Amino acid sequence: MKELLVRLIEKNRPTANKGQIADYIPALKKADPRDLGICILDMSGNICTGGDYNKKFTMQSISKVVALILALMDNGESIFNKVDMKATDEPFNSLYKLDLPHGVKPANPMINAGAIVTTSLIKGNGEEKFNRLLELLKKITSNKSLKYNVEVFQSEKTTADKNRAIAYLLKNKGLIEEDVEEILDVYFKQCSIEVDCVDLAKIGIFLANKGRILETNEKIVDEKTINYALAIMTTCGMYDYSGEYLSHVGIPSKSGVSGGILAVVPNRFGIGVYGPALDGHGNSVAGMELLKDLSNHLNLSLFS
Ligand SMILES: NC(=O)CC[C@H](N)C(=O)O
Repeated sequence: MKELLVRLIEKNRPTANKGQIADYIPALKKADPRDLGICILDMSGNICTGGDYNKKFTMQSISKVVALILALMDNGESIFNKVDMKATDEPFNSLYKLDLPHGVKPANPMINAGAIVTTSLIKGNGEEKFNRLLELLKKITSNKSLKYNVEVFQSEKTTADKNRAIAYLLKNKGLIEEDVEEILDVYFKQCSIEVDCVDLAKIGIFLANKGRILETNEKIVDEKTINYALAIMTTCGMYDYSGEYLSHVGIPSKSGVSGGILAVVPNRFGIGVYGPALDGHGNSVAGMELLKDLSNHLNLSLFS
């Protein structure tokens, strides 16, 4: 496995040339576009890593999976009164449909509008919401030192006109009830939580293991909630590229604009990938190619 990972990383590293680092959040520009790393965890706790697997990056949209899980744990299925679970052909930061006359709720919790809603539905005030999300993540990853990157948080907070517009529209439509700036702060902080590929693989194996911590066998999230998370990752996790990605790679996944991809092979593997050069949809170019090769080699697709 190790040899396979090394070979696939070196094969796919040059594909980063086809992509670009996200620069709409200025602090993300510092990433090295040639970085490519992977970590795979299996259900027996075996770990295999390759390339730049220990480079740190911020979770960005990958945090939306954790916010969804927490919102479901706190409120159950009633969250779907405020956010749908439909695939979308619009970019992750689209807002215009929110202002259509007939009260359209955000398409799904994996795009920005939907994630701002799920974040608002986490119980507690702003500080409590964020702390609960971070604590859940620390437990899932068994990484007590997880924290958010203050520079990335500030950088997004001061440049987030589009997300701010989305959030005020949501408030205007009654889809979020609390103070908009407070919710946005939680959202930017969750996006700024710093992880590496190992942390992502741990989240992956937790989902693959239906909400149980692998080491302790402790069940912390019920199966129904995990099923929702995996289903919505499958249909919406790569934004408006989810259909193509599912055809090529075939497993529930979630990307973020800093270049991370969380991928799950139910009952088998948790996978974390990092490659910061992105395609036009905001997905890691080399990361997706690497996962495609890996899926072909190991028969990972749900349809294989
Ligand atoms: N696609 C993403 O990763 C988006 C997350 C980013 N923080 C944003 O809201 O724009």
